[in-house]
Amino acid sequence: MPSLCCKMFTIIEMVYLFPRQRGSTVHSMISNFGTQLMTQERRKAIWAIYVWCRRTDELVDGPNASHITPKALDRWEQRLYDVFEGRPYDMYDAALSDTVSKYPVDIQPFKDMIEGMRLDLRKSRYNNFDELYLYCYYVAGTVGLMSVPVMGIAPESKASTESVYNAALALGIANQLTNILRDVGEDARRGRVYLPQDELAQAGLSDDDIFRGKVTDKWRNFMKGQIQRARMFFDEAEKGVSELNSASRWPVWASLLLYRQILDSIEANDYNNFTKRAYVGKVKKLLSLPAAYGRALLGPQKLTKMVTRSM
Ligand SMILES: CC(C)=CCC/C(C)=C/CC/C(C)=C/CC/C(C)=C/COP(=O)(O)OP(=O)(O)O
Repeated sequence: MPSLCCKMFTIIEMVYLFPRQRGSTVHSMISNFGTQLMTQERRKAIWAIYVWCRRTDELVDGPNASHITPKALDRWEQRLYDVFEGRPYDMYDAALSDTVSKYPVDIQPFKDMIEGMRLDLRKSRYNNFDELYLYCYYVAGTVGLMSVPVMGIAPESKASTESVYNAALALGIANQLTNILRDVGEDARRGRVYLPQDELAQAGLSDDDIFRGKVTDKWRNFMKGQIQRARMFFDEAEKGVSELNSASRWPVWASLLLYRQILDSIEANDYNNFTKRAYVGKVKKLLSLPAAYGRALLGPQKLTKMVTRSM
């Protein structure tokens, strides 16, 4: 499966490298000193969660992946229960135990991510988008759900908790769909097709076309639809970012803007995701940062005002 690791670290890097960018004035820096301390704690908590996700992912995608059995995943799940009950096995587990004791993090998305790894061991085709969506939820939507209790919802937010979780889920799904579209060729070389089989058939395509890896008009049209759907999930996610605590908005915007540009890059490669890897260049990446920062300044209230004004 497309690995979760690097993306995780993009977010961790954002959280770690730019931790002090949130307060725009000296006044707010001082008045938010308490939040600043809390933010430091939040960063550690997010790190602990992402390290766990990375280790989980490595079970099926890392160097020992070929030896991984469903039994090993059962043991990993048992270890997860121990972490949540305050009985960590090692120091990374201890960091997660500490996190779940401090934040209202639910165990369910963690269990679901392990379920996603089980699914990945036994399944290499997805009949329709419902099946693919479920897979994306397991391996990426879960990360969004794990993150919200730590990132926190802005105290001034009027949005329902449910809508913020929905947006977080949508961001995980959008990222994973993007990842899948970027890695079609790479996955095919491992005998895997993470695309809805019924939609491929409707477009007059089959697995063989993917293994052949020729960019045809049929393929371009199919890809246009897939990209459009991934963008819809990014749009859904956008609605929730402004509702997050101010310190969390900036890294989330940055990762959203950066990852969404991979879709543009697939288009720029004329939909050749068989042999060309879509990526976002350094300049574009750098340009995304001020854009992300600007958006992060817009908190929930300002956004409400903007919406009211435009109506
Ligand atoms: C939007 C709101 C309200 C909250 C944010 C909630 C969050 C943090 C959601 C993001 C979830 C996330 C990080 C999912 C990971 C999904 C993913 C596809 C990772 C891909 O990882 P790699 O394949 O390693 O990526 P690269 O190879 O591109 O680096």
